[in-house]
Amino acid sequence: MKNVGFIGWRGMVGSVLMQRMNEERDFDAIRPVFFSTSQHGQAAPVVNGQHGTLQDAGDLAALSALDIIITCQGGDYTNEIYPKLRAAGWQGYWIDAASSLRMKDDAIIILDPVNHAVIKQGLENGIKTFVGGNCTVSLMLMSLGGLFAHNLVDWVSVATYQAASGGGARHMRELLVQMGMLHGGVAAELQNPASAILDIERKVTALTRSGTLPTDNFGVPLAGSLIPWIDKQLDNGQSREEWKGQAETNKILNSQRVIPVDGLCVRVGALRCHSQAFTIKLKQDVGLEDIHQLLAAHNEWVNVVPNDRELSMRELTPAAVTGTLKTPVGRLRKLTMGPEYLSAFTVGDQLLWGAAEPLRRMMRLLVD
Ligand SMILES: NC(=O)C1=CN([C@@H]2O[C@H](COP(=O)(O)OP(=O)(O)OC[C@H]3O[C@@H](n4cnc5c(N)ncnc54)[C@H](OP(=O)(O)O)[C@@H]3O)[C@@H](O)[C@H]2O)C=CC1
Ligand SMILES: N[C@@H](CC(=O)OP(=O)(O)O)C(=O)O
Repeated sequence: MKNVGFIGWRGMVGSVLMQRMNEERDFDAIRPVFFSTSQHGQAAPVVNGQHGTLQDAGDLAALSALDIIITCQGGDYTNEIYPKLRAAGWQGYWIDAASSLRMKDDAIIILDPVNHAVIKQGLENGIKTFVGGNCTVSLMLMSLGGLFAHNLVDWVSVATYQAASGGGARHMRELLVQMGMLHGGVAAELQNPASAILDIERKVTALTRSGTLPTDNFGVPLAGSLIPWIDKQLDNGQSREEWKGQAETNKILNSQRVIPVDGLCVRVGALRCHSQAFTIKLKQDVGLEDIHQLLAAHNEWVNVVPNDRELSMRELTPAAVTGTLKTPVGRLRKLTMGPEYLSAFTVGDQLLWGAAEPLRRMMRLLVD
């Protein structure tokens, strides 16, 4: 059995990873060792009845003894520890949720339902570093994989609607506190059906602009609003999140010709599902029925929601998809620009396929 170290297991992404590994009985296949940057010496989580102690996540000797390291601790940890471990000659497999190593030549971005062949080839070539993709990119490819797999995509324009969880646990809390404060400010008026809605709205807007809502994490209020920028600003006017769209998609697919993917990334007040609206330029006019079939056949998690009002409202929303591995795609129709222009809308849980799920599946590829 392989010795597998876990760093970042108690964070938000790490907790989802632990939950999925328990559900799939992944711990039966490995000898887990748990690490912490702040709690070493304390009790490790009990797995299969085994009690252990948390190891020091900065202890290079302890890390070097592992066959596989899975980290959800974040980019700072990766940047500090990974180069030291490799420099010391560690030959194990590094599986990471952070973005730091994604674009390195000796790393593969993992999303096995989409790029299983690329991963297999990488393993045969001796690649030892595997990194989960950006959540919007992974979720797009899970939902639209059928079009890419059949080489039908000329280019993609996207507008995202990204959940608070993408920023981390504190961002989710901040959004919920903002929501609560806004509601609290007008709770009495809402009880009274006779109160004027524009008076209520004015109070809410005044509170939003008052500077009293907590904004340490998002920088500005998100509740009742949105933020049309995610991640750093690049010199070309893109946000770094927007830049990842094309860079990571093409790396995951190992494209021979770069498929342009660009658009606007927007933070909205959803909790943990990212949604995305696409305009897709197809390479040829493919009938909608064929498109439905290609999409649905690509993997077992995508499902095609017919372009119907009721079904879209019921099945194609964060409320419906959160906490599940489903990656539905709907609102499929040919746009008035011409028969090669397709619209699509996708939803997916960014903590599952967007973060934790590809990591545990990569580990299974290594230990099974
Ligand atoms: N949030 C997301 O959607 C995505 C995140 N990622 C990557 O994963 C990394 C981790 O993200 P995320 O899981 O959101 O980070 P968290 O902030 O939830 O957890 C990170 C670490 O914080 C420490 N920590 C301190 N206090 C607590 C506490 N009260 N509860 C839990 N952990 C605590 C833990 O480390 P310790 O035990 O060592 O103290 C934990 O591993 C990111 O930096 C990013 O690189 C990737 C894809 C998506
Ligand atoms: N940046 C994403 C979360 C994510 O996956 O980020 P990264 O590409 O750094 O792993 C968001 O905020 O919604």
